[in-house]
Amino acid sequence: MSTEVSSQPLLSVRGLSKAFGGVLAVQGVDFDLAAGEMLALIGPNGAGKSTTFNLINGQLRADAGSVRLQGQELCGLAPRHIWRLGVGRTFQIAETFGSLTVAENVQMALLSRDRRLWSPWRRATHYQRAEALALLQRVGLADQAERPCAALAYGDVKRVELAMAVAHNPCLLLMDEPTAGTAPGERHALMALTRGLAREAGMGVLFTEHSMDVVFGYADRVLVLARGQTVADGAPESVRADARVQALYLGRQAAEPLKAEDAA
Ligand SMILES: Nc1ncnc2c1ncn2[C@@H]1O[C@H](COP(=O)(O)OP(=O)(O)OP(=O)(O)O)[C@@H](O)[C@H]1O
Repeated sequence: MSTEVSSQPLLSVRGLSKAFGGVLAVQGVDFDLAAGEMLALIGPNGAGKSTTFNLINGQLRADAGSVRLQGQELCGLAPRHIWRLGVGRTFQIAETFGSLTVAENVQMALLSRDRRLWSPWRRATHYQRAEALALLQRVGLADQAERPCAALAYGDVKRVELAMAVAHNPCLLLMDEPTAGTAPGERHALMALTRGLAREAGMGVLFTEHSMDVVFGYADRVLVLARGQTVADGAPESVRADARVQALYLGRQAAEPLKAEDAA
């Protein structure tokens, strides 16, 4: 079943702030994210993107502000609790078990979802195999199920990571530079796949990305941070044309358009 981008916010971030000593890493950031929406969080190095992610998933505690998921406050909750509430994450360098097969990796994620990681089911080989294979089918890896993860091309490892991340059916997925280290063809296939999963499941996706062709090709909305503050938040075309964003990226004049291939 396909779900379009909803008009109701799935995630509402208000006044989010975090300082490290004298460094104001995130300062009063506000944004909403709808179910099924792909929101790119971009900005130069040190803009506060990772800090924002870590505040949302509970790895860091906010100094001020609020992060509400479907109305529930996440600030102050432990990362595991936030994960249980439906916030998944993928990493810049994919985190998979290289010595396990592709299917076993997904089965490990299913064990974790079902709180059985430390039970006799710990040997993943036979656990919820049909469900694991269905997830692999969805990410286009059914024919690789029995291969060790370490033998896969990196773009396929990223697909395994995606299958693992959606195994617990998150309503919000945080993706830290999802296409880092992948070839251009793989990059587009991976983002098209992610967008399909987001639309089908009504899953909101917040992703950081340095590749502007990915940002402008796949984001429904773009949020630009600089020095911890919001510079722009809107549809890709309006953000691309925004004079402050132009100035931030390479110091261009507003009349000179930001090109898809520009890197952050
Ligand atoms: N644990 C920390 N201790 C001290 N300062 C930190 C810490 N984490 C981040 N900072 C600082 O906070 C600011 C924002 O950093 P952050 O990593 O969130 O930026 P970013 O946009 O993710 O950058 P990049 O694109 O380089 O990953 C930077 O000035 C950074 O040096």
